[in-house]
Amino acid sequence: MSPPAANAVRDRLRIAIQKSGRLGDPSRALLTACGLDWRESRDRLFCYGETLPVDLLLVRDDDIPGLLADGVCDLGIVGRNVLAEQAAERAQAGAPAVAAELRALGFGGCRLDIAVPEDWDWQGPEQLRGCRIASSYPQLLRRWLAGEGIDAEVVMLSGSVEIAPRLGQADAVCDLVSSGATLAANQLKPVLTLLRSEAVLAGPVRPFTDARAALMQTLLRRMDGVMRLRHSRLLLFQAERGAMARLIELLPDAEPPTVLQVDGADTLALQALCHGAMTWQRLEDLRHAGARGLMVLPVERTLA
Ligand SMILES: Nc1ncnc2c1ncn2[C@@H]1O[C@H](COP(=O)(O)OP(=O)(O)OP(=O)(O)O)[C@@H](O)[C@H]1O
Ligand SMILES: O=P(O)(O)OC[C@H]1O[C@H](OP(=O)(O)OP(=O)(O)O)[C@H](O)[C@@H]1O
Ligand SMILES: [Mg+2]
Repeated sequence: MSPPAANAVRDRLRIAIQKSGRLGDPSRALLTACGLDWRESRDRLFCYGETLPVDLLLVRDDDIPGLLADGVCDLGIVGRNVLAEQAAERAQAGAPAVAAELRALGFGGCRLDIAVPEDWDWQGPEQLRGCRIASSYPQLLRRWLAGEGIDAEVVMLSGSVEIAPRLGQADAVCDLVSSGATLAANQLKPVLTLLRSEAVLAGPVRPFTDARAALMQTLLRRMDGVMRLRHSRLLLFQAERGAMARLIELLPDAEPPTVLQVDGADTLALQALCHGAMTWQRLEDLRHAGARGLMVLPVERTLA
């Protein structure tokens, strides 16, 4: 691995992803679906790209915006919450933005919420005036408070934020929520959402001018193809000619289907790419309307 160099001209692309944790596996799965694979290094912190000159850096998620800022990596997969917090920190310090959200990736969904003790009679943000609010996202919280014109104290905690009210360290919290189980376990209730987050592909604000430009376009094109088909399935079935129009009505999420004649005149076979969830209920509805030999096939990739 060559030494880090901001603004260096490079002919390989470097992508940082979370080494472990919530985003590690889905990030790797997405890149694998885009046709990338790597020769693992022994410590597995740097993986050398084999099929394309695209290398992986495996890091703590909080380090990804800084690695992008320093030019150590070119792209990163990170929660919008982390990207936005560090962007707010740079803005606060008067530093220019260095990383932009290029794509939302559809996994790692969560919210950055303000939560208060369950026994509070919540009337609105004004109630937070003069309160102590514990958070791992001090910049996003301060920016929101300033926007609302609320003077409150921000208590920075790097983890286990939800316990702060019970320990007397804070009156309310501002933390990530997905199922809500952690809030409930700590007798807290969510009252406001500051940010809706998911994993995003972060990259440079200005386009590359070297070989990385074409590599990034290739990767983005493949990623768009993978994401477009993420919930898509190929549906196959046969039906009598007279039932086909009604069956097609049941597929509003399908691309224009291919319909072929199977034998003689009356049996037709349909093949359609459907973009909505192909649930058991939908299959049963199709069967009820005359479809036979129903098959649902995964779709791996597409190239427009
Ligand atoms: N319930 C959740 N709690 C926290 N983060 C979530 C949740 N659901 C999704 N996420 C997303 O997953 C990201 C990574 O969360 P994780 O808990 O793995 O981070 P971490 O403990 O900071 O990991 P690391 O060791 O890499 O620093 C979060 O920044 C957020 O974008
Ligand atoms: O709404 P829920 O599904 O309960 O998830 C939310 C919790 O998950 C995260 O914590 P994590 O488990 O990563 O531990 P942490 O305290 O180390 O951040 C987050 O900080 C919340 O505490
Ligand atoms: Mg982290």
